[in-house]
Order: sequence, then structure tokens, then C-alpha cells
Amino acid sequence: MRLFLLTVLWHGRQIEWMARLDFLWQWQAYTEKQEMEALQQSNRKILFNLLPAHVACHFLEFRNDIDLYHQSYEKVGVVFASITNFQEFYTELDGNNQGVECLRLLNEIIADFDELLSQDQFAPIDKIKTVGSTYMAAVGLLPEHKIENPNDEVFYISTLVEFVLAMQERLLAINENSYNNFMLRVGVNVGNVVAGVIGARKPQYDIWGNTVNVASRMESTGLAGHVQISEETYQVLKNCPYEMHCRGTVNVKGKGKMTTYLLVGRKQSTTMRIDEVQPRKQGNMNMNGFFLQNQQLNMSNSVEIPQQQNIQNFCRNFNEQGGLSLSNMEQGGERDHTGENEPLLPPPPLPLRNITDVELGWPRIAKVYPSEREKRTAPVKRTHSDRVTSHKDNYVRSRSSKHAHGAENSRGVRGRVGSDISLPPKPNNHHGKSGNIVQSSYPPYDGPSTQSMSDSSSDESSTSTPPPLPPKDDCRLQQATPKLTVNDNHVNKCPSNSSRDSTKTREQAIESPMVTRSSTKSSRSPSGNDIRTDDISRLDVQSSNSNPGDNLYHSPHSSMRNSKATSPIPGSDRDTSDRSPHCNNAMEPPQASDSRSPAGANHSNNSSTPSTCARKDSSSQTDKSYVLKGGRISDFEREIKKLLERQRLPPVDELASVEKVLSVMEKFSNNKSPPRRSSVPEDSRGGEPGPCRIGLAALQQKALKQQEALSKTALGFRFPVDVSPTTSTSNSHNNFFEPNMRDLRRRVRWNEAKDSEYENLETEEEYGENDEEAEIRAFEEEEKRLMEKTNDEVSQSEWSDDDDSDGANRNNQDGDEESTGYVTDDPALENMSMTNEHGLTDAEGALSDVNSVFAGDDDVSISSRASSRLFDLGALRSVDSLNTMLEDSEYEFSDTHLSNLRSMSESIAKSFGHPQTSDSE
Ligand SMILES: Nc1ncnc2c1ncn2[C@@H]1O[C@H](COP(=O)(O)OP(=O)(O)OP(=O)(O)O)[C@@H](O)[C@H]1O
Repeated sequence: MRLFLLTVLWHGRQIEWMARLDFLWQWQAYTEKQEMEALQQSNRKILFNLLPAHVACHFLEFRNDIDLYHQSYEKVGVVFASITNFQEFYTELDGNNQGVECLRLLNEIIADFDELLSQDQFAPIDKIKTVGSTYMAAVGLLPEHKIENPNDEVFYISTLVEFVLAMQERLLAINENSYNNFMLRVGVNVGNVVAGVIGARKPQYDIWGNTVNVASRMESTGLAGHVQISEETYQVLKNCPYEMHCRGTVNVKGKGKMTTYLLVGRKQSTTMRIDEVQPRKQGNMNMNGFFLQNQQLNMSNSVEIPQQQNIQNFCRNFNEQGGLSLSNMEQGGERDHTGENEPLLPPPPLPLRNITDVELGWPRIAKVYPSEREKRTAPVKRTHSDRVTSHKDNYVRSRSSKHAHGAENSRGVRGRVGSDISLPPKPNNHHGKSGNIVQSSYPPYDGPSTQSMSDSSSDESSTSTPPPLPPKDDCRLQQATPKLTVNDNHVNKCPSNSSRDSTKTREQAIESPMVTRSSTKSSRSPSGNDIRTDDISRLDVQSSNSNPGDNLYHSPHSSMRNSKATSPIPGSDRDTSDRSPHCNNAMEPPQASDSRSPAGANHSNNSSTPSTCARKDSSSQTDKSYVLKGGRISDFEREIKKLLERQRLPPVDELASVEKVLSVMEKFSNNKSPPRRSSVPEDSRGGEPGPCRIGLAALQQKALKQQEALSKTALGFRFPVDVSPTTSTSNSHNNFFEPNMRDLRRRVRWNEAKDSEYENLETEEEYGENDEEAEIRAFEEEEKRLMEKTNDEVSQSEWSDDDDSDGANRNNQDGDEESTGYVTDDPALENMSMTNEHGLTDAEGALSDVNSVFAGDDDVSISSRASSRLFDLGALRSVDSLNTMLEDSEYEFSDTHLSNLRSMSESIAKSFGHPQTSDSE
């Protein structure tokens, strides 16, 4: 009994042990099977990734078949797409991990292209490989998407083109996110190929043949950003809604000259609504049905890896039924990709190849294809974006957030195919411009504003098209218009006014910042604005009686006061005549107008010692003045002093005559002015010479004398007497001013550099007399400079034709001469100083001479006034302001005189050179 019990116990233990062992074996077998299946799945994935499904099935079925797998195709579309400038982008540096970062970006680009293939519409396309940055794909290789008739050919080749355009869009999106400018150069060809798999290890599926070679040549000989197609491809696509242009003959290596075409993009008219497609349906086949069929096919075919299906059954079905079909896919359980709500429309299971050209209405096929949004209603499928790194995902997400073609929507967004189909394709402007990728990658030119242009063009006073200057120049360009209008009399007090009131500034006319600031119509004093008969008469009388040198150093202070005073103080001029120029230049501290003593006393004080001037720099106005003059007053003053001493100036009275000034002016102008003879006598207007013409006559006589002596002229230096009222026409104005427009524009540009200097003076109400005082100093400074220049010329005893060149040489020789910032491309003007950094321009000074003549101060003669620029700043006017003044005045100034005055001013402005200022000296 005891033995029996032991036996039973031992047997039970044996059974338990066997059971346990069996369990372990079974568990081990199970786990190993699971692992094997997982590995098998993985291998299948890899295989189906490496090879097309049908080729993979071939190798899975005939594992031991080592023969070459090959298959010939009659029609295949081949595309080569190369990122042309990736080589420039790729660099192996430490900063980019020896080029890894560059490759990372390339990988993302290629992955994006691959991702396109996961879209249903591009299911017929088979990626072949990538060679560097060249993407190679083909259509018509898959058994279910063979091109067997012309209709298929159009359809599939167009699909290939759509894929190319989608690639371009993707690349454009990548460029926008990566701040690159990658461009795609694409070549497409159609023809027969041989496909096969090469290699026992790492087998590679490839296609060969002349078609492939030509496609590659289309790419290599193509243009960046364009799609070059062969003649054969064009014949296929010629009825498709693509914009194609014949490029001509391209010399292809090994092929000779080939006619190629550039496929620019889709035609805009291809944006077709679904209701436009409906009439194209025939029988029970309509576009919706066609589309649905393709949807189903594509969705099925897109699942290249039959993971849930026995591979042998899959391959058997595949081979028996001639490839993937809808039924195959349905049997294979791939229908779940369509979703339960998908097939709302009756699915017409007609084969695609039965669709005729008319049925397809191909030109619409590409657009009838679901838009990107519709495509994303496709079955959920892991795309490349799911497999790439998180960086890639972030990149794609960020890009998708900016573009409608984001990658997120392609995942997990399931929709009703029928409803999607029934909806018209989403208008895709991006597609519409896809052919212009290059163009669209650049921002549109933002030209000048319409307002600005219209304003400029509408200004009838403009006689020449202004160059594309900044808008700020507009108002200044207008000032150069020869036609004097009432609006021209508005004064551009300072550039800042331009920004404040653009409308007004366009009407502003300035000759120079200095002149115009003092020639405000509204602020002009009556004495300054109106030329009275008695004033002119006194001018004329004084021109013949007064000593021209008396007022050489007449301070503008006194001039200003004299102009305002009913009775001038001649003594003041003499008091200031021997004054040191230091006190007369722009650095002289201004004094409050209300606190000024009478002119003579004041100037006596000022002229006492130069140090007196310096001691008066305590006022805020003085500080402002210093700022205005760039803080270089002392240098300029010192230089003038040196120059005067060095050149041993002749007596100032000799230089102060109007003849000298005119000769200087004419001499400068003669170098550039065309010969102009004054054929009109002073009294050409008939009747008695008006008081105003008395002043002019004085100038004319002087000028005529010089003109007769000098045969050379340039630039149309014209004296007031030059044109009679009867011969004065607008043409004469234009003829004269047109050559000067460029100079004036240059001058305007230069004046812009001084804008900031005048901003503080723009408000006359705020600064009041300070502006005038600053101008007074500026004119005094200019006076000295002009005197210095005159002395230089006088020291040569005779004017020579190469004055300008001499002046230019002098300027050039002074290496320490400061740049004025004036830039010109005109060699003749290169060395011609238009402005003085510290003060007025020469032209302004000369213009002030003319103004002084018209201002007609009683206490000074014309000659002295002209030479020493003793003029009232209140009376200092631009030609435009003179025009207004004359229009309002009782005197009948002809337009001719005005134009001549203006011409003279312009000529002077063009003729005088820079002052030679030097820090080193
Ligand atoms: N299967 C292919 N994959 C990639 N490129 C190909 C393929 N077949 C041809 N090409 C490319 O097509 C181009 C034309 O080839 P082809 O045989 O006509 O001239 P080739 O003398 O070989 O070209 P190359 O002088 O550029 O080497 C070649 O640059 C080649 O790289």
C-alpha cells in the first residue's frame, strides 16, 4: 500500500513536470513565432519599401530565384527632379556637424517628396531612387497602373506632372521655413523602359533605357525652377491644361538636338468646379465615379504592404489577377481605409482604361483630383512624417501651420469621399502660381506709392520725369520745375515740413534751404516782398553813385534791419565794412531781434573784435546755430582767415563790384553754357523801362559786356535781357531748365542730408527771428567764401576756360577736404561744390545777389549789394517767391525775366564749387 502511494505520487510529479515542460515549450514556440512574425513583417516592410509591391511579391514567392528580374514597359513616364543649388548649400563644417545638418535638411526634403507619394492621387507614381539631391520617379510601372492606351497615358503623365508641381510647392514651403532658396529643376520624358532589380544584397529596383536617359537629360539641361519636357511628353500633354512653352532645340549629349518644352504650370482656367465636370460624364461613368474609383484604387494601392494578409495569398491574387485591384484590396481587408461613410456615391467599377479622353476631360482630371484637403480624407496611414525625427515633425507641423498643405491634416482626418467629391475643388492659388515658383519666391516690388506717383505726375509744373527718389524728394523735385506757378511760392521751410504736409510740400518750391526758409510768402514783410518803384529807383541811383566797396562786409543783420526800417542807415554799412569777417559768418551768435540795438551800433559792437562774437554764444539760438553749422564754424573761419592771408586779397572794394561778381558768375557759367547772345535790348518791352528793369538792366549791361568778351558759353546762362517777352515761351523755359534738372535733383538729394539741420528751424512761429539770424550768418559765411573764390580767380588775372578744371584740381589736391556728401556721377560736377557745409551754396549766394537787386534797399547800391550780398533776408527770395511777388506787385515782370532770373540762379548753382575746408589746415 505504501509502495502504491509512492508510485502514484511519483507519477503525478512526472505528469506535472511534463506539463510544465510542455507549457514552457509552447510558450517558447509562441514567443519565437511572434518574434518571427514580427521579423517577417519587418522584412516585408523593408522589402516592399525597397521594391515595388509586385516585385517584392515576386521575390517573396520565388525566394531562391536568382535570375534577373526584369520587365519591359511600353509607356512609362520618367521624372528627374534635382535640387539645383543644394550643392552650394552643402558644406562640411564643424558648425553643421560636418555637413550632417545639411543632409538632415536634404532628408527632410526628400521625405516630404516621399510623403507626397503617400497621397492617393500620386499612388500610380513609383519612386525609383534618389541620386544625391535628385529625385527619380516614374509612373506606369505598377501593374495596376500600366499605361496601355493613350487615355491612360494622358492621365498618368498628367499625374506625374501634378506630382512635380506638388514637389515644387513643397520645396517652396521648405524654403519659406528654412530660409533657403532651393530650386527644383525637373525633366520629364515618356517612353519605353526596362525595369528590373539589380543585386543579391541590397537589391535595387531601377529602370533603364533611352527614355530614362532622355529624362535625365531633360533635367540636366533644364532650367532651375522649371519643368523641361521632351517632345514626346509634350505630345501627350498638349491637350492638358498646362502652360507649356517651346524652349527650342536643346543639344543633348548623345542625342543631338532635341526640341524641348518648358512646362510653366497649370493654366489658370483649370480651376474647374465639379458642376463643370459633370457634363463630361458618359453613360454611367462620371467624373465623380471616376474619381471615386480612383480614390478607392489609390487608397487600396497605397497600402503596399499587405500586413494582415497572407503574403502568399496576396502575391497569388496579385499575380493571378494581374496586380492590385479593387476586389483584391477589398478581400485583403483594406477597405477599412475608406471608412464607413466613404462610398456614398455608387462606385462604378469600370476600369480606368475604359475612360475615353472625352470622358476624362483630362484637363480637369488633375483638378478634379481631391485637393490637398480632400486628399487628407484618405485612409489613416503612417506617412514619412510619422517616422522621421521629432524635429522633422515639429518642422512639418510648423510648416503646416503656415500653409494650407500641412502634413497634419493628412493624418487621421477622415471624411466622406462622396461629399468631398461633390464639393468643388478648393481654389488653390498656390497651385495657380506653381509654375512661377521662382517668381513667387520673391516679394513683389513695392514701388512708389500710387499717391506719390500720381501726385508727381499730376503736377503740371513737372517738366521731366523724376528719378525714383525717395518720396521726400518729390517736393524738392518740384521746385526745379521751370514753370513758375503760384503754388511755387509756397516755401519749403525745411524738409521736415515735407513729412508733415505732403500735399503742401509737393507744391513747395525751393531754391535752397536757406533761401526758401527766408522767402515764406506768408512771413515776408511787405517791405521785403514788394518791390516798390521808389525802392527800385533808389537802387538804380545808388548803383551809380555809391562806392561798391563800402558795403563789402555789410552784415546781413543790418541788411535785415534796413529792409524793415523805413529809412536805412547808410552809416551802418560803412561801420561794418572793415569788420573782420569772423563776426560776419554764420558762427556769429545771433541776437534777439527785440533786443537789438540800432544797426550801426550793433554792428559796431559786433565788429569790434572777433572775440566779441565768441562771447555772444551763450544764447540758445547760438547753440542752435552751432548745431546747424555742424559745429565746424571755427575751422571754417580759421581756414577763411588763412586763405585770405595767404592769397593777399586785393582791396575789397575792387572785388565788391557787381562787375566782378557778374564776371565770376558768368565765367563759371560760360564754361558750360551754350552761347547766348542778348538780342533784346533793355527796352524791348517797349515803353519806358520799368523800375524793376532798371535793376535788371544794370545786371544785363554788366553781363553783356562779359558775354561779348567771352565766346564760350555753357549751360544756357541767361540774363534777364536775353529773352524778350514776345519770344518768351514755355519752351524756352523748358529748354533751359531741362539740362539743369539733374543738377537740381542732385542738389535736392544733397540738401536732404541737411534736413536734420533745419528741422529745428522749421517752425517760424517758434523761432521767429532766430531763423533769420541763422540765415544771416549763413549768408555772411557764403559771402566770405565767394569773396575768397573771387580773389582766387582774380589772382589769376584772367579767367581761363579751365576754371572748372582748375577748381576741380584744387579740390582734388586738397586731400583733407571734407566730403560734403554730395555725390554725382557727372565728372563735370564731381568737383563742383554745390553747397558749403557750413553755410550757403554758391548758387544761393548768387541768387541772393539777384534778390538783393530786386529787394532794393535804399542804403546800398546795386553793385555793392550784389558784391557783398547786402540784402535783407526778409527780402531774400527764391525765384519762385519773386515770381509770386511780381505777380502780386504793381510791376509787370514778364515770365521771361523770371525765367531768366531763375536760369541765372540755376547756372550759378551749377557752376560754383565747394569751399575748401580742411580740418588739418
Ligand atoms: N537608371 C538610371 N538612374 C539614374 N540615372 C540614369 C539612369 N539611366 C540613365 N541615367 C542618367 O541619364 C544620363 C544619360 O545617360 P546616357 O547613357 O545617355 O549617357 P552617359 O554617357 O551614360 O551619361 P554621362 O555622360 O552623364 O555619364 C546619365 O547622366 C545617367 O546618369
